[in-house]
Amino acid sequence: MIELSDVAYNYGGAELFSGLSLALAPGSFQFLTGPSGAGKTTLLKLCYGDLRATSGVVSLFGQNAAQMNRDEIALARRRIGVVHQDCQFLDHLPVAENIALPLQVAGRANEAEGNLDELLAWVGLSAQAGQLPPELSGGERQRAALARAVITSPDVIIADEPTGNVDWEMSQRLLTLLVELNRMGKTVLIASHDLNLIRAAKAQVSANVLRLKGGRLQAGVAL
Ligand SMILES: Nc1ncnc2c1ncn2[C@@H]1O[C@H](COP(=O)(O)OP(=O)(O)OP(=O)(O)O)[C@@H](O)[C@H]1O
Repeated sequence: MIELSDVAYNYGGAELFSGLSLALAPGSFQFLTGPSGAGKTTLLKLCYGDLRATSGVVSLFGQNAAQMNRDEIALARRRIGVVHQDCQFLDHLPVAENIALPLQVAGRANEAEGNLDELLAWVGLSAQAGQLPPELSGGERQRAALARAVITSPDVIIADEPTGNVDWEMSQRLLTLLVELNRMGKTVLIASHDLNLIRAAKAQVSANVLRLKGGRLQAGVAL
């Protein structure tokens, strides 16, 4: 679905990583781990077409991202649900409207009615639907961000530290939601520092662990 082949990236200075290859096969569940600053967020951004590789090929659903125009990238992006590290809500809009926003952007606002109630219940936020994002707890924000990422029923879920700043119980709950999505056939890639969470996931799902360190990506990491 998404493939990186011999990819390098730099922000204008020294190379952050190079010779990096990665395939997100349909239905796979993968974790990306590695030290702070190694480039995990950058790698995720390459996977969802937010950044262009300095060299190498990024392929989004069979198309070379470097040869795609803005509209084509936007269309590919609609097949990817992203949970950002900092959630990125519009603070003046109620939680339910924030979650429904991707449907509006995709011109599918008419699908919101049934979907939204179901999704709010799934993430346990039915009672918070009318609240503003700043009124939510950390765990509630993370669950709202996950609901927003999946409302369009994307093929791929990419989550950047989706359990950052929440306690163990809440991170388990978020993990369960991500595992459920994978069981529904979604391809999942999660960047996480939390090795206990990754171990817990491996007990529930066949997950590959990637480690990005010193500009190199190692696959099949044993914990
Ligand atoms: N827009 C940018 N411009 C310049 N440098 C950047 C930019 N974004 C990130 N960097 C640098 O690139 C490196 C990798 O950042 P990135 O956020 O990808 O790492 P990370 O592994 O996700 O870190 P963390 O685990 O702390 O979130 C860091 O040194 C960071 O300062």
